[in-house]
Amino acid sequence: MLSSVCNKPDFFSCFDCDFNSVAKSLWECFPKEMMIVRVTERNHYIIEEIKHLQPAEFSNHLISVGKPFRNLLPSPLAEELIVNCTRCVKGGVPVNFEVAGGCFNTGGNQRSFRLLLFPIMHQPGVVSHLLCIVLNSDMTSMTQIATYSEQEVERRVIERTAELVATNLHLTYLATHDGLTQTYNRRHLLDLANTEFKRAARYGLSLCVMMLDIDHFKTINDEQGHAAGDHMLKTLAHAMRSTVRDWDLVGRYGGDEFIIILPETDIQGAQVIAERLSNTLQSARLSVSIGIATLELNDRCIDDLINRADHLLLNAKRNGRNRIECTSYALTA
Ligand SMILES: Nc1nc2c(ncn2[C@@H]2O[C@H](COP(=O)(O)OP(=O)(O)OP(=O)(O)O)[C@@H](O)[C@H]2O)c(=O)[nH]1
Repeated sequence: MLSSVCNKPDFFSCFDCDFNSVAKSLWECFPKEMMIVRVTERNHYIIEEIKHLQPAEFSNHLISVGKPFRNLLPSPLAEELIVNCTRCVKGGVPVNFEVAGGCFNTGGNQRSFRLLLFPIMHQPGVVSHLLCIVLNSDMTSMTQIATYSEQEVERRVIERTAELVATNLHLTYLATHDGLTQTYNRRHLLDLANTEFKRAARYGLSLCVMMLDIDHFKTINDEQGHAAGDHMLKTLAHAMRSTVRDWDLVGRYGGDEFIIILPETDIQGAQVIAERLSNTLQSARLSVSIGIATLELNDRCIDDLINRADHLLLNAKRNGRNRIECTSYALTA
């Protein structure tokens, strides 16, 4: 086989690294004579693919797919070629060198040229193939390749960084949100709530904690099934988020119990929000009991407010459900 133009992605994609990506782009897009050379276990080099060759220069039985790469040049240039291949394999970096006054091993045509060897890795630090590009001796081609390679690496780095940022954001979201309702999960809610507590205590701001629980949720699950129950939890979450302000914190405390942290909100303001929420939910035929606690002078941490809100929620349940209970007095929804 004397001539072949092929794109073999498996050379390049077996291990995802920037060199492989650059080598792949060069192989696919660069209009140069190129070869892919396989590095064997004993550090022999075998031609595996040939692209854009000049048949006049290569058309001999020594240079073709499956033949040793060293056949490309006559001795002693062949030895120099192998030394440079080994440098590329060991260093894992591109190597370029001038074949001064050399000729391809066609038994004739003298031609000065440069060879650029580009490592292709199949795992970190292990070079399995070399991309060999034949360049005219002038530096224009080298500069083109260098510029192209730099731009390609830069493009890949930007692409990778964007991918990493997106993945990190997604992972952070998963780690901080409840999968069913997309509200904050308990741990993250408590972290944020603690920060709000410290801020309110430090600057003397008002702060309310609202705890709510769906009435007779077990019966809904038992009678209508868990899918209906799940749907109800999502409806509640949506209603909570659209009732409160953007900077209020909505989180799932566990099961059908939710907490809303209302920074810079006094007890009257919290009651108004609770009533609005209750009314919205009633139109969705959903009833909830709500307990609201407000920051007091002796409070030491957010748990003090949460415990009071929990206690008030229990009172709302005991007093008949579908109710809002606050620190000072009770409201019937
Ligand atoms: N569908 C669904 N059900 C859940 C989920 N998490 C917890 N539950 C159920 O929620 C119910 C919680 O019921 P409780 O709050 O203890 O009691 P209740 O029936 O709501 O009664 P009251 O709160 O006293 O009105 C249990 O049946 C749980 O199995 C969930 O993610 N999806």
